[in-house]
Amino acid sequence: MGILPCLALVYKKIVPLIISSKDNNYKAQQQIQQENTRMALSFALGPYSSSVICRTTNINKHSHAQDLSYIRRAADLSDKSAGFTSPHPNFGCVIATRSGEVAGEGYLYAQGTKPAEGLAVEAAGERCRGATAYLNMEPGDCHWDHTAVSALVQAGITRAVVGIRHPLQHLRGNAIRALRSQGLQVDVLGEDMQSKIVEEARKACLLVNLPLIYRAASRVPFSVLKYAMTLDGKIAASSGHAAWISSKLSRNRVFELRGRSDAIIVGGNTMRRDDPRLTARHGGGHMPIRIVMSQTLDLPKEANLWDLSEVSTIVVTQRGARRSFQRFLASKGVEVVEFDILNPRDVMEYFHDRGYLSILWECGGTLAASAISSGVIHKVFAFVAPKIIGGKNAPSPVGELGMVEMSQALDLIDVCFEQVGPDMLISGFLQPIPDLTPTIPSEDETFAIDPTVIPFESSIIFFYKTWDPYGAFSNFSPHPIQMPDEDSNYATWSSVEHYYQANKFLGISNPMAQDCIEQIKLAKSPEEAARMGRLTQRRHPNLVRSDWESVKIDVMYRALKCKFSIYPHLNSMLLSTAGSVLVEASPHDLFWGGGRDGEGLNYLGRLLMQLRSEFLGESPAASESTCLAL
Ligand SMILES: NC(=O)C1=CN([C@@H]2O[C@H](COP(=O)(O)OP(=O)(O)OC[C@H]3O[C@@H](n4cnc5c(N)ncnc54)[C@H](OP(=O)(O)O)[C@@H]3O)[C@@H](O)[C@H]2O)C=CC1
Ligand SMILES: Nc1c(N[C@@H]2O[C@H](COP(=O)(O)O)[C@@H](O)[C@H]2O)[nH]c(=O)[nH]c1=O
Repeated sequence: MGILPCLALVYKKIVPLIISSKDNNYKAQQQIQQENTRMALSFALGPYSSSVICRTTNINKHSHAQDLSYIRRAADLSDKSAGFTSPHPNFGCVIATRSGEVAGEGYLYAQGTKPAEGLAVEAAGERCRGATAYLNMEPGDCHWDHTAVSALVQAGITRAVVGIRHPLQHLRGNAIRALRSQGLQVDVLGEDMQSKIVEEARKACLLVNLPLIYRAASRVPFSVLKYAMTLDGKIAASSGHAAWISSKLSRNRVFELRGRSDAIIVGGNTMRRDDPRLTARHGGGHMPIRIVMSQTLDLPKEANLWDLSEVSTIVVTQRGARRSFQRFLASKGVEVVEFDILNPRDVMEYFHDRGYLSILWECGGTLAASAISSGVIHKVFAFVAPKIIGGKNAPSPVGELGMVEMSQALDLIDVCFEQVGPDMLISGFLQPIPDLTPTIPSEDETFAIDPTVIPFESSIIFFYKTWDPYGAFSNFSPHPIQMPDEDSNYATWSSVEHYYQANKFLGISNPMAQDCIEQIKLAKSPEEAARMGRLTQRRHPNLVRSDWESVKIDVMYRALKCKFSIYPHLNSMLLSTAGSVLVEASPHDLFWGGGRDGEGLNYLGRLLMQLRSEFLGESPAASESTCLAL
């Protein structure tokens, strides 16, 4: 998915408004405020534009604008529970009758409460019959109880418009498939409806669930670095005094940001210097946990953060640091977590595993630099106050990053400018919004290999180690095959891997190559065969046949074809996966495997799908079987 740079929109929409604020026109001021609030809520939604491509037949241009306005409405609704649903997504649902009237609405309030779809259906009652449901995001059927899907189906909804597919891979596509199988027409933005304005509405849906999307892709909580600085780039005076740089209005915005986060994090120094409270004080709402990162644990005994009457505090530190102080903290009820090496990535991975969805970093420049360097910061909110404090040693928002040339500077993506009282809030992403299209490479391509696979709709079966549920698909599985050699004499190979590795050295006249083939054939395990083959290839590249790169896929194909032809139970297992994408989940092998994040080419999975398709008679055989039954 391409990211629409909001900078252009910003210049078009915000700058003229800011200029108009210079005169005393009250209406213009109000307009600015309304526009800025809207911008704040929706971050970067652009104006509607014209050309529209609909892949579905019965959506016309007229209803299209209505579809998009209701999907945005569903996104806005879903955002009402930001902070409360964590770590679950924000879900909103709008039900509109055939004549285009809103019949019911709902949003998921918190984990375990009634789904948005259920609430909307209840509100709409009988008016659901033949109506369209607008969902900012595909429901996630975590417990396999189909609650959201059943609510829509039983109420008589006939069409659903979905903003984005579920960000979690194991849930992605399930509800859409279930709705379609129940006869509903499901239109997914960006797939069944495409245009610039569809992309903008889709982006609104992405934005309300950004924390989940980033968390799913990066395996750390969505992390936002927020700071307030003077116009001359200082976050405190040289003395360390920092209260206050930004205006009250800006600080109220910070309370809102805190209310959307699971935790606020500061470094030991900010705690020592500011004695912060780090609470969300915007009137009700969610209260985030406070986290202090301190290596030395040289922290004061009297501190606001040790007052747990409103919310708890966690101190993360270096293993073994100041045991007596740790005991003191424990006596106060403060949780202490020790790390072998205290660094932002390990800390973030730890909080990810504890289920945290989003974290607001309100630290000084020292920890901010360390967090940016470790790649855990996704977004930046910088409040710039029109003040100058000066001071050679006054701290700045980001410490040492080790960069020496301006060309190394990190460019923010999707930058937004917003005036908050006298201050300017500049926000932008340090990392692009992760793509929600399937992570397995080229699913369209997979469809070409195996027509039983439907792009976007297919479930994914991962296999890797032979003891895994589909481990027999691995070329390391202990299933001997008989394959012909150059003289058409059949030889037995203990596994596909044995045969594959030995083929690297086939046809080379050097006796070392012949010897290597024999050794691989005798290898006691597929792992040993792989080790021998790889080592010889690395140490003696001259022993590898010159055409290896161009024939290796065919070598593997023939070996797999033999394996899945001669073992009926393996053949049945392969055929039982029809319709699913097969992926070798190797995190290391980016050619045969799918890689850690779906970046691998997955050739082993592709060959298996190709074979499956051939066995099912869906595709012609790439080559005749040359193996012998054992
Ligand atoms: N205007 C604003 O928005 C803000 C201003 N400030 C101001 O900034 C100043 C403090 O800045 P700064 O000293 O940079 O404070 P930090 O919040 O960055 O704290 C730095 C401390 O974090 C701890 N730490 C733990 N792990 C790491 C790590 N891996 N890398 C780096 N630090 C780690 C250490 O604590 P320890 O020494 O305990 O081991 C370190 O000394 C104060 O004057 C404060 O008022 C602070 C926040 C926001
Ligand atoms: N000085 C400064 C900020 N500083 C941040 O706010 C923390 C204090 O929070 P609290 O004790 O809850 O009010 C402080 O430790 C630091 O992290 N924030 C801002 O929005 N604007 C400002 O000018």
